[in-house]
Amino acid sequence: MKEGSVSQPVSTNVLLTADNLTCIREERVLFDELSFSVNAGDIIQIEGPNGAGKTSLLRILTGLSRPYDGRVCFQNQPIDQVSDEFRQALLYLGHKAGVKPELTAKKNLEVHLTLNGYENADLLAILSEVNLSGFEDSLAGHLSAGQHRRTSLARLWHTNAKIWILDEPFTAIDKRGVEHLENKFLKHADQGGCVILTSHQDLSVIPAERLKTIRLDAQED
Ligand SMILES: Nc1ncnc2c1ncn2[C@@H]1O[C@H](COP(=O)(O)OP(=O)(O)OP(=O)(O)O)[C@@H](O)[C@H]1O
Repeated sequence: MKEGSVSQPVSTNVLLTADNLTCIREERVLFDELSFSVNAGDIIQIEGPNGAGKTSLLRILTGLSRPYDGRVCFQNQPIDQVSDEFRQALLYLGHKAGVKPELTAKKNLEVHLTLNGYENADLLAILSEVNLSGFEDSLAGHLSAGQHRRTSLARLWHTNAKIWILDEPFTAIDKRGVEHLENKFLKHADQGGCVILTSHQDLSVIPAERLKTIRLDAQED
């Protein structure tokens, strides 16, 4: 270090930073100069009415969409400069569950895990975590809406990703399933991960003091 220079404290806790994000769709400003940080241990719920821009925000945070203005950083580096590290740290489940209807529940999980470099996973044990025991060999296209969603959510039980970005994870999930998921989120956050999710429902397991909320407003005509 040069004499006289001062080392900057680097917070290793910051996983993701939204820095002055502006998003415009069809000439509507969905959000403007939105900034927030996501730390290890955070559980963040993005709230807002239909069309407010929640999915748009999540897609920008993942790097799938670009903001009109502003940037997203992973551990203080712009995500496009650390894309390999960021991809490894990220698990994104979009609101269209990303499940292939022509494959079985087990095959869907296996394909996802293989593509993400996970080997020798106990597929049956993972599927049992999401209450799909007995449905492992059913075609995903023949599963109920909740079981279909569970096939996608099973990925949360076998991942090293620290940053979970989940669009409407509770859609079609029954009450006990939602509670199981909330406990999973708490455990993940307690182990140094973070969860950013959208949901139209109030959460019942995650204590209010553990939940941070980002509210997007309705768009006016
Ligand atoms: N790629 C796109 N091109 C044009 N308009 C878009 C695009 N993506 C989203 N929009 C528009 O942006 C607005 C916000 O959409 P978004 O899906 O982000 O809302 P949301 O808050 O997630 O809504 P919901 O609660 O209904 O899921 C909508 O009016 C939508 O039509």
